[in-house]
Amino acid sequence: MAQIIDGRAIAAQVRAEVKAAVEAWVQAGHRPPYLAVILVGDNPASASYVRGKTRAAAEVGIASDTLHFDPSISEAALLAEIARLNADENVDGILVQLPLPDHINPSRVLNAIRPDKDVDGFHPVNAGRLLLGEPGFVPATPAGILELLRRSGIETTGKHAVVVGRSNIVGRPLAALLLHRGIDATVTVCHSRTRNLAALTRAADILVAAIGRPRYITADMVREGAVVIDVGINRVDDPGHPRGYRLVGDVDFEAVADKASWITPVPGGVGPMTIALLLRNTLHAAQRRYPYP
Ligand SMILES: NC(=O)C1=CN([C@@H]2O[C@H](COP(=O)(O)OP(=O)(O)OC[C@H]3O[C@@H](n4cnc5c(N)ncnc54)[C@H](OP(=O)(O)O)[C@@H]3O)[C@@H](O)[C@H]2O)C=CC1
Ligand SMILES: Nc1nc(=O)c2c([nH]1)NC[C@@H]1CN(c3ccc(C(=O)N[C@@H](CCC(=O)O)C(=O)O)cc3)C=[N+]21
Repeated sequence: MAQIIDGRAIAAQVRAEVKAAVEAWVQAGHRPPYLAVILVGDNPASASYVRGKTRAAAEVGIASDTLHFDPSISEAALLAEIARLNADENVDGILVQLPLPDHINPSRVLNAIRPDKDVDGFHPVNAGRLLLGEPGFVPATPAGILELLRRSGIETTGKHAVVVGRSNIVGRPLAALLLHRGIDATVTVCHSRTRNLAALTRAADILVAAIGRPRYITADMVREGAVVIDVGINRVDDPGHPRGYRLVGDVDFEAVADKASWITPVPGGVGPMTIALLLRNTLHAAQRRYPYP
């Protein structure tokens, strides 16, 4: 049976560190860090993530507002809003919650955010810096995964990391991060056109699933003793649950846990780390520091 990587506990530790650093920053005479969150439309999952982020910010002393727009807002109006936040000296971080409505081009919006306020790390400048190994903002989910490995004492040097998923917000930046000097994994990236996925996942010392398909990674796809990181957040109907659904990951948790050496649960794994690392990025934005993990 695998050891469970407790993302809630590790995220609480990161948040406590951010909280202490925010207190010291304010003690030194600065105003508290400020995060502006843009939410367009009323996707219930997005609204709930945004509430989670702003609540966690308040708990560590980071001020924030959610700017909530009607789904009919034009792209031009949204860009004008970002220009205003870019120019506002009291705004340290800007986060545009994804997905956006279909009539808005997400790259045009993300590219409009000043790179030094881009706490999500989605701007091409920060993506490029990550690829080159230069200091910049690292997307919170990949940064959180690295922090989970590091704080669990899991060695990455020379290990074969297999990342399933190549999205701009998880798979690609995580692959870039795992390749960095000092982390030194050997990285394979898989996607929906990958042939013989199971043969590749079985070769993984560290397997990361960022697919968006409930329980897609089954025990036969996992090597005995592998470290398994489950990024997936999938809502599945569950009439027995008060909300009518529950969350499951991309990994068939019970069966895979019998083979893995370490595994992250869903919920309580990567998700809470994403929020904690967003807070750390916001602190660094206020301090004009752009380290990478
Ligand atoms: N815990 C957290 O903090 C976060 C969780 N998530 C969750 O992680 C999951 C992935 O998110 P995200 O990266 O944004 O999703 P995307 O839908 O953007 O990307 C999914 C990736 O999985 C690949 N894929 C899909 N089906 C298969 C398949 N059958 N075999 C192999 N690869 C496949 C896709 O391939 P292709 O490129 O070829 O289409 C794509 O690269 C979701 O469940 C999401 O909710 C996301 C962000 C943060
Ligand atoms: N601009 C932008 N930045 C993001 O970082 C971003 C985004 N858009 N769009 C959506 C995805 C998804 N995401 C999650 C964050 C926290 C949890 C999280 O806290 N999950 C809890 C469960 C929460 C619950 O119960 O619903 C857990 O896994 O334990 C999950 C998913 C950030 N994303």
